[in-house]
Amino acid sequence: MSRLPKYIEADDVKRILKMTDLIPIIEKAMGDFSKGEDGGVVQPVRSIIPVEKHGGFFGAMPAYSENDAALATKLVTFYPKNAGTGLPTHMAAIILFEPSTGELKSILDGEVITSMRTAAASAVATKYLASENSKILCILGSGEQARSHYKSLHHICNFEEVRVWSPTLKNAQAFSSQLKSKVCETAEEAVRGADVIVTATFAKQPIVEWEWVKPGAHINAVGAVNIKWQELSSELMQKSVVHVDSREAAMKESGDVIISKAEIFAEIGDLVNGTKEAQREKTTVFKSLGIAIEDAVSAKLVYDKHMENQ
Ligand SMILES: NC(=O)c1ccc[n+]([C@@H]2O[C@H](COP(=O)([O-])OP(=O)(O)OC[C@H]3O[C@@H](n4cnc5c(N)ncnc54)[C@H](O)[C@@H]3O)[C@@H](O)[C@H]2O)c1
Ligand SMILES: O=C(O)[C@@H]1CCCCN1
Repeated sequence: MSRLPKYIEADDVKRILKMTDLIPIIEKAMGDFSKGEDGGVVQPVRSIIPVEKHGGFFGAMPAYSENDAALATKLVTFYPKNAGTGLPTHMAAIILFEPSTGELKSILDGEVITSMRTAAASAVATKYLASENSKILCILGSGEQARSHYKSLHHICNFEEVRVWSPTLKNAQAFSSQLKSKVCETAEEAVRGADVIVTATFAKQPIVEWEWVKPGAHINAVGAVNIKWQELSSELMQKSVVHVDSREAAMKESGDVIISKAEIFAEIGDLVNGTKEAQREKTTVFKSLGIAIEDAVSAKLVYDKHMENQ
């Protein structure tokens, strides 16, 4: 290759990427993904390898969307033990190719995209599954995903109250001083009566119980990306209508699904495509794991907008 690829750094991604643009493209990508080959998407379940000696994980996430002309792979590390050290717990780069020629187009920072596209996917799930009159948002966790979910979900519902809980009180207080919300001392206090609940933590054991959850509430469960970890109790998973981003990935990666043996009702893309009906009135869970197609279409969007301004 004769030219160096363009590098798009985090500040530029942050400046270019707007939630209002992202939510619809993630919705379309989730729909295309769930159509399988008919949706023009090729995406294997990602490879995750443990870096056991250092308590970390490394993931490779390739995907191709014919409809969006997006061919990319995300390389991501997640190191829960980085919490509090000044280093992020998730770090990533996205490598974008030109599908018609195979040419390397760009390398993009992947942290901002990971943060925003995950929250955008939850926004799509919430759009289909939360009750129309949702007023109370509960966020468990106060890190990167908690913050991006606060922002994305305000595009879907007119919340009158936001509650935040985190195992370290001062982290919840810092969140609340930046994003208008009420700090709760326990997860139970935050969850009871909430219409929409987000779990965005590194919990390995359940932090939400069925009996705390208001009937008809919608839960976006974003953490516990490991077959041995759970954020939601098995009872909660079994009694809720469970949705995932990818059935195949959930059966391979999600402790919440595998340990509880809960039935998966649908992928969010099935709701987008209208092949499954959204049951808004029931208690619903979106067990999000993150799928590579979300990164590929987000990276393509950022790249195209960046090049328009060159
Ligand atoms: N589904 C997806 O697409 C996707 C994408 C990115 C991250 N994630 C996952 O979302 C979760 C949050 O990621 P993040 O980027 O916000 O991380 P972060 O490090 O910024 O925040 C993690 C939060 O978890 C809390 N926490 C840590 N241990 C806990 C425990 N035992 N019980 C309860 N809370 C605990 C911390 O206090 C902090 O508030 C992680 O599990 C991460 O792997 C999912
Ligand atoms: O989809 C993602 O990008 C992340 C990678 C780390 C684990 C959780 N999911």
